[in-house]
Amino acid sequence: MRIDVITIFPDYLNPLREALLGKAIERDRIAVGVHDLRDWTHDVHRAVDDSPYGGGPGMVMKPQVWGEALDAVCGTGEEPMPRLVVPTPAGRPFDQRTAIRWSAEPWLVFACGRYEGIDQRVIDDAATRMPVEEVSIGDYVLVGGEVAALVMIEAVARLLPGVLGNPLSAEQDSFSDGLLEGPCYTRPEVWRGHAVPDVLRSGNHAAINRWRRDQALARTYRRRPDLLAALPEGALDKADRAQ
Ligand SMILES: N#Cc1c(-c2ccc3ccn(Cc4ccc(CN5CCCCC5)cc4)c3c2)n[nH]c1N
Repeated sequence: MRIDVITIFPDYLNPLREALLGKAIERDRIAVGVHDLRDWTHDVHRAVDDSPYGGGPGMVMKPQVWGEALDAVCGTGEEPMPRLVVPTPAGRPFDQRTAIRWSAEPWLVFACGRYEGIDQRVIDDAATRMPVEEVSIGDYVLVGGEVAALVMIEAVARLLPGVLGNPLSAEQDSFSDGLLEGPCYTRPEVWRGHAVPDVLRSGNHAAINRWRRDQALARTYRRRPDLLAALPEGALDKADRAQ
């Protein structure tokens, strides 16, 4: 997979070069390009924003600069074109299903806005040449799209072959079966008077799996009842329903 990020703060994306993701890039599992939007300005002030039509707070990012940047990074219509991802508080919710869907894409480009956002015509124009998704990582307000891009890139990249040390981990994620995962434990057996649940040391794998499923159901019921309600028909077996 190739991932490009366009931003006025390229250094914000430095964490991509760390740890597992950094190793995946070194091993060419993922190709990452980070581009400074100001490289496509032509004035001495390298201006990327202007006042909003219709008034309102803050500034809006100029369409001309973004248009040239997207043409340069994405191309102008010849195949292959990337999927353009635009983080925005007004976007569709980003979730694990989206991460899984995007992990099958050969090329993603993230357009990271600042100020009050990017002139809408940039997104509308790009959508005439490539698939565009305006997405939000949650119902809270950030200052720009870079942190959201980092979140989404990590969620997608960890699903790619050869990125995670243990591929099973991604398959057993929270949400992979529609539930939150239960608690996890490691040595020592007792720590500050808190003991590891006996079942986890029993060696009885059927009992362990049942206990973990029960813990996941209970935690999901307490913290995210919406996920339980969204489970497909038949997702809960008789033992689950006895919980
Ligand atoms: N993903 C994601 C995000 C973002 C996100 C993503 C990308 C950008 C680019 C710029 N900002 C800042 C900003 C902040 C507030 C507002 C809303 N307006 C405020 C003034 C009155 C009208 C409405 C717009 C733009 C961004 C924020 N925030 N939260 C998420 N989950």
